[in-house]
Amino acid sequence: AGLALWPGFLSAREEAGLARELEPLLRRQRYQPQHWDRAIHGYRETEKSQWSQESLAILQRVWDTAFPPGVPQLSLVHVLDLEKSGYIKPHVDSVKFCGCTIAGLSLLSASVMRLVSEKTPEDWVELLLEPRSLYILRGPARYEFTHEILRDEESFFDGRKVPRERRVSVVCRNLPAPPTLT
Ligand SMILES: O=C(O)CCC(=O)C(=O)O
Ligand SMILES: [Fe+2]
Repeated sequence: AGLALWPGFLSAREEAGLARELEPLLRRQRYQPQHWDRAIHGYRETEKSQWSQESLAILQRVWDTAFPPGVPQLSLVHVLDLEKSGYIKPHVDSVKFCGCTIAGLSLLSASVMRLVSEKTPEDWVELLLEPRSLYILRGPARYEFTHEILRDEESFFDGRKVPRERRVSVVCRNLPAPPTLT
């Protein structure tokens, strides 16, 4: 529940266009081995607010597909670049900073995302995130399951190896609802 995956959400042309636009921004940085309080290893990242016309049209499609109408989006889009050996450990995105929906486009390399129930860890599911796919986490998948991106050594889907190469993701989130008074 609360989980959706669109293989081929982007055309090959759209993927190439996004990658071309992001490359110079990402290139400015070195890969970080890990962040002291974060789940991500072997990454570099940026937050982007200015987009080309073509990319804006893609993001609009992501927003129309993933977010309920009228939900305030974060104007900054999160761009995460994982090197071949990079990975993301299990975590739940901060409820303080992110709202009900997380929508991610995957570029360049396939990877496996695993979701595990925090309450009942035997309850889990894996998604094959192919390049050009869009995934959406909402509801229980967003709040009650951790998500992670498997490292190359553990990157299997349905018993098949999914070799990890460099992967870039473009992740859209909305704002959390304002706190309610109690
Ligand atoms: O790269 C992705 O698709 C997910 C990134 C993620 O989980 C995060 O930044 O919190
Ligand atoms: Fe996350």
